[in-house]
Amino acid sequence: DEGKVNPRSVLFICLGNICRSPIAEAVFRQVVKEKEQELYDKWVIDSAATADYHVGEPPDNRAESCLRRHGISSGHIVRQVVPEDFEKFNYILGMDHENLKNLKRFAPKKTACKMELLGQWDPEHELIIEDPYYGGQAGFDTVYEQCVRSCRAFLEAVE
Ligand SMILES: N#Cc1ccccc1-c1cc(NCCCN2CCCCC2)c2ccccc2n1
Repeated sequence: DEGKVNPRSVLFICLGNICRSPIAEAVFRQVVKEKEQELYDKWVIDSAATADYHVGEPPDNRAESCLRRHGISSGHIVRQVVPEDFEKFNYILGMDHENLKNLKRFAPKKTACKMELLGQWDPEHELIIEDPYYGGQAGFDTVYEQCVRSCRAFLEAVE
């Protein structure tokens, strides 16, 4: 029934949905697929922006090239968070505290959705996944490594 949220559903968010959250989404898809194909078919995985700066565009080319270097393609098109997301996703995972603050502006008064930092699952305890927008390729590689560590630990924790 439409009242229950699929426990295997996660929305990754960041400011523009062109750098961090598309990488997190693509990495998590890969992590779930690597674990088990049937499991992948049960998961609902997506990413979105808190801001509307780049709606309708593909991810930043630095994010795309980072993923490609690891054999992963994104295929995502930027969209902004909508109130329905809070009924659809069991988890909405942000990259920094500003993401979570901005996320809450879209949230209905009552929701069971868990709004948390993706980095809370990082075994190396790098809690914040910093915005690499004004930096170079190295910043994107750091985002990628943090996402791999955190997505692996998140899947183990919720499966
Ligand atoms: N804002 C900030 C900020 C602060 C610190 C570090 C990075 C950023 C930063 C800046 C961006 N676009 C430039 C400003 C956009 N304009 C702001 C005023 C309204 C019209 C649009 C980003 C775009 C996509 C993804 C991440 C971004 N991150």
